[in-house]
Amino acid sequence: SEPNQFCDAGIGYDESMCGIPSSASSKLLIKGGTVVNAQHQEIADVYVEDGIIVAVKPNIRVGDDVTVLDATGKFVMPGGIDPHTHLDFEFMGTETVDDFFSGQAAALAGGTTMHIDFVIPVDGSLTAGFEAYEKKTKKSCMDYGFHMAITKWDETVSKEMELMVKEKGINSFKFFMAYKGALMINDDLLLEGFKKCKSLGALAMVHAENGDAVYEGQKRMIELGITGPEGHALSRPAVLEGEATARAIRLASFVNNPLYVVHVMSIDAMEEIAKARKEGQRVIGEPVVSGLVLDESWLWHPDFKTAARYVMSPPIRKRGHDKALQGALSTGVLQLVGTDHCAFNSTQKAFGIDDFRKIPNGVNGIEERMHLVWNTMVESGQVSVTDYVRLTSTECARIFNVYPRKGAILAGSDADIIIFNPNASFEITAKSHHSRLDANVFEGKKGKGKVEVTIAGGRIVWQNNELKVAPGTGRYIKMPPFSYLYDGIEKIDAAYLSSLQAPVNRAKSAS
Ligand SMILES: NC(=O)NCCC(=O)O
Ligand SMILES: [Zn+2]
Ligand SMILES: [Zn+2]
Repeated sequence: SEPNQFCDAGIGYDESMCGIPSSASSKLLIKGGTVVNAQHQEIADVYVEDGIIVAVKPNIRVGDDVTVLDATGKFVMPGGIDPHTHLDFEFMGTETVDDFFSGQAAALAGGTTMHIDFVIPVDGSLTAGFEAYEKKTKKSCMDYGFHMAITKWDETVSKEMELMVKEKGINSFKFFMAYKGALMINDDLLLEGFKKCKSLGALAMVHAENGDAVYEGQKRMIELGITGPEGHALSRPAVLEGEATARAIRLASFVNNPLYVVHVMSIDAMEEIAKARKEGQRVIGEPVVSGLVLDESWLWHPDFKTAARYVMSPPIRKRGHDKALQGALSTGVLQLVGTDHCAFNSTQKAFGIDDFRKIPNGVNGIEERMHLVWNTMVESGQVSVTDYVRLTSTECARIFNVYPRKGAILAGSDADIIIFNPNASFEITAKSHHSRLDANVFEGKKGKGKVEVTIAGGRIVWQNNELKVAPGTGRYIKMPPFSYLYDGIEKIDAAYLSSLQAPVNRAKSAS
């Protein structure tokens, strides 16, 4: 038979399961489901035309030209938004196996309809990095946005940040406090970067680990003859994550700009965030699904191939950190869940067979996040269904300033929707996943709840366990600066300035 032009031969699923996605101009009616937004849930129909939600209300009547999906007894929720992914990422001497087609196809099969990936500058150049990622994303089959890493500092970078925000639709910049000799920056750059972010209304993000101390810890392990994956955990303990988180928080407070801490993996980091938030500081904490449901014991597995799969940074921590992060998510200390999907297969992980420092860092999650968060947080009773929507979609849209276009089932929002059956079940296996990875760190995990239908931009892309995706159908979503996190910042600045001025004035008038 004719090869299916809409399937990528390299992708890890049967080509016969792919098809042509239904046209974006088709009309859809989702009938009788419980529509869930972050604030409210109600039984209603959802009517979609040309990729946009047109109406949300009970008993919508339509003509014969409309595709009707029955959602009785099921939840109709905004598609997931993953705030943290690395597709087609060149890192540690290799490149992730998932690109902007296979990674997104996997995401859609798991109910995620938008993700935000990290553009890495080329030799420090933001413009060159942006252009490189524009090429990588040509094959996209779902909507995506960009954060951008800042890896060096000079006048050109400062001007390029302005260009990225004002013209290219980027409203967040990531600073790596780890990966010494590669992506890592120092406190001097962190301060300059924070100040620039603030002037642009962009969100500063940090990978918070003390990179100098990690480097020292790694040397120690090698000197002790500890070369296996357990050395990864031993060389970068939670205290180094806590220290860097605290430092970034204090520097952000000094500049008075909002801060986003990516992949919060430890109690140590989480408690720093809790403390700062209690004092009124605007700090967002993002746990990732691997940190919420896995523990460090995998890194001690006697089989290198198995253990190496779990190497990511900061490391997956000892049992107890996972539960504490779940608790922090349920009580509002942490605000949204990402994945840090960064897929390296067994051959790539084997680069570090004799030295854990050479194991490419990263685990999967883009396809599994929605199911695992449901099972871990909702099925266990820790959060409500509306909270689930907030944690997996709405809060991300708000933080990155694309709400309510994204993250909501409202008239006028993009038709990025999932139909979720709370009475069905899921099971994760590398055999059935859609990533190009040859293994899955969540292998064998099963639970209740299943994404039965994914609609992205008005197209049914996942139904009856079949993907219908086409390269080139995903859109770049520009994200404007000055999200709600910036509301009132200037008033706090003014109060701070007058608090500095007052004692100076008093001293002057007393003299
Ligand atoms: N996290 C990880 O191990 N790999 C991806 C790069 C990063 O986010 O630090
Ligand atoms: Zn990171
Ligand atoms: Zn990452």
